[in-house]
Order: sequence, then C-alpha cells, then structure tokens
Amino acid sequence: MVPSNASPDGLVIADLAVSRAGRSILHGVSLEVPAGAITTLLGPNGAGKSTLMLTIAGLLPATRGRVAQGDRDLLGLRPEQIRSTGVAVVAEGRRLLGDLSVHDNLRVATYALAGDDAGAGLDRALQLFPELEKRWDTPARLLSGGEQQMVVIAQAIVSRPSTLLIDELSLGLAPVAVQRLLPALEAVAADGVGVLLVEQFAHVALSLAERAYVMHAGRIDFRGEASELRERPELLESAYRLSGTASAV
Ligand SMILES: Nc1ncnc2c1ncn2[C@@H]1O[C@H](COP(=O)(O)OP(=O)(O)OP(=O)(O)O)[C@@H](O)[C@H]1O
Repeated sequence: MVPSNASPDGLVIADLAVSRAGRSILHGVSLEVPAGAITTLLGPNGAGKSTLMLTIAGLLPATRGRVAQGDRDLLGLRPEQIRSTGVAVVAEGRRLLGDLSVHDNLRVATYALAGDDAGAGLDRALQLFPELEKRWDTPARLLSGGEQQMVVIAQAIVSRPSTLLIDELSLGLAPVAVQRLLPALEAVAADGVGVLLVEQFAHVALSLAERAYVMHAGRIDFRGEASELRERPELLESAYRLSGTASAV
C-alpha cells in the first residue's frame, strides 16, 4: 500500500547547524531517511539527537543547512506545516492525554484530516496494533508503557506520513514490549514510509535498520550499513566512550 503523502526521495538533512541558548550544538549534520526503509541514528546521551528531532519538527531554528522532504524545504516552516508535508515526529517521553481514552487520543491526532482520511488512518493504526481495540475506551494513563508507545506511534501513523521519526522507542520499556513494536515498524516501512529510529541503546535499532548513523558531540561520526556496526561494535563503542557513556547496548 502506498501512503497518501508518498515521496520517492524521503527526508534529506544536509550540513545542518543548530545552536541552543547561544551554544553551538549541531555542527553540520548530514543524514538521509530514504522512503521504504528503516534507518537508525545512534549516539550517547547529549550527542544532539533530540536537538536534531526538534529542528526537523520545526520547534528549533537552524543557523545553517537544509532539511527537505522530497523537493520541499522544511526549514522555516511551522510544525503543523511540516506535518502536512508528510513528516511525523514521535517525541521522546510518550506524552498522551492521560485522562482521555485511547480512542480520543487517536481522534485528537486526526483532527486536521478529512473524514475519509481519518477513518483510513485509524483503520491502518488498528491493523498495526489490533490489541488497542480492546483498550479503546481505557484512559491512556492506565495503559502499560508498551501500550502507550503503541498509541503514540498510532497517533503518528493515522496521518499516513511519508517519513516517521521516532525518538527513543525503547526507553523505559521491557524487552518484550519493545519486541512487540518491531513488526509494526517493519510493516510501516513496507508501506513505503521512511522510518528513522533515534536511539541511545543500539541493540534493537541495529537489528531492524538497513542504514545507521552514529552521532557524537553534534557531529556524525559514522555512516554506513547497520550490518557493519553489528559486526564491528567497536565503531560504536568509541563514540560512547568518548562521551563517558558506559555502553551502547
Ligand atoms: N533546552 C536546552 N537549552 C540549551 N541546551 C540544551 C537544551 N536541551 C539540551 N541542550 C544541550 O544540547 C546538547 C544536546 O542535547 P540533546 O538532548 O539534543 O542530546 P541527545 O543526544 O538527544 O541526548 P538525550 O538522549 O540525553 O536527550 C547537550 O549538550 C544539552 O546540554
């Protein structure tokens, strides 16, 4: 199935520089999230991964560089304009409206869609996470961490994005809950969506991704096949050691 916002090119980030509170945080980051594949961005605590996500989402300004979805430039657009180009960002922290039901949390995510599109988006989300149907009327605050992550991903999926960026998918989740999410992400990529998994812990992301990037201190230190990092973990470990973070897995 081809998503409604499908782009042949995916998301391209070129030479992106970002400052926060007067301090330079990203120093010329270049990265691609091709359509129909899973890519991972790894890096230790403080590397700048969340800063990159916030900039792509239109929540932080860049001082230099380019972010483009297909042939559409995103820098300078408002967050809702960026979403309408087909870029969906799942922020770290699984923020849901805790007193609202699963259904209402998903409905909130479809508010800007036409009725047919909203219905099709909800159907796709339920195909990916059929267990949410049983929790349809449950307040989000009563869900397990894994279920909350399903709802947050479903909120991004309902708008049928071309590119889906997920910050810290596995943070705080039991391994069994993470394992449950993985086939859904593979199915999303098989739909033609470009998926970027941004992770501090490498194991899960490297098991899924085709391409991998490692960021350290606001720069991309490694770009290549995920299999290369799986086979040569020392490439990854050096970035984590330099930052003082104990381990990548
Ligand atoms: N609100 C902020 N204002 C100023 N500097 C910030 C802010 N948030 C983060 N930083 C700084 O930006 C740098 C990169 O942080 P960022 O959160 O992007 O890294 P990260 O790789 O996502 O790490 P983590 O996984 O811990 O969030 C750090 O030096 C951090 O201190």
